[in-house]
Amino acid sequence: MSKVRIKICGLTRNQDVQVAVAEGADALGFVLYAPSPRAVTAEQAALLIKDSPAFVTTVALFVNESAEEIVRALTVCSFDLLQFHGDETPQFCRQFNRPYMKAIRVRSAEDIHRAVQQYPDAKALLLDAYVENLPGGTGQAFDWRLIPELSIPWVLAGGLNANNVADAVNQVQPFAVDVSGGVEASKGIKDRQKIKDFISEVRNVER
Ligand SMILES: O=C(O)c1ccccc1NCC(=O)[C@H](O)[C@H](O)COP(=O)(O)O
Repeated sequence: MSKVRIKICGLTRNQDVQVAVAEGADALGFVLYAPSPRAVTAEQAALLIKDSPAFVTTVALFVNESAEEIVRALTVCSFDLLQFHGDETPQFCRQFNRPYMKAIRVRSAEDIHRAVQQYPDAKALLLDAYVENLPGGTGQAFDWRLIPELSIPWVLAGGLNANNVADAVNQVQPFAVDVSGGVEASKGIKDRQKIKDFISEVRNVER
């Protein structure tokens, strides 16, 4: 099995960034969506990733944000990858000349097929749970059996934790996994041991 990439999302503290990097996370996610309890500003994210090493991808996450604010955020913090969690069109997503992921809140296999057609230039689709009125970070898993064979890279998200991620990787072989709530002590406050356990579970599956 090829290496499954790991994204730790919703980082708000420097100590948690350091743990994620030290444990081998491949990507660090920062929620630039003010209503989220994990929200950080671009200025805060810039400080959090100032010392992160090369070859660890930094991801800025938006929900129906204005293009002007995204451009401003990118002048403040040069994120490697954008992640759109709202109703953003492909035209909107690609205007920033940055690689992007489009998050899809899955209710059916058709949701996924439609997104594959609609976002052909996305670096990956991030398949997440659908929860009414919550764009992401729900802590809820969706029915992984809905996921069809996909020809493009895709990220599994939604309710993952150290207890279920090995099953998830074995069942659906995602390109990457994404976790927020499953490695937290409380919203936005990551738990060192949960991060270690989560990453260890993924790495053990690959052996
Ligand atoms: O994490 C949030 O608070 C959040 C808020 C609004 C939109 C997206 C959000 N998170 C995006 C992510 O990539 C999460 O890691 C993903 O939804 C999985 O979250 P969880 O189910 O808590 O692992």
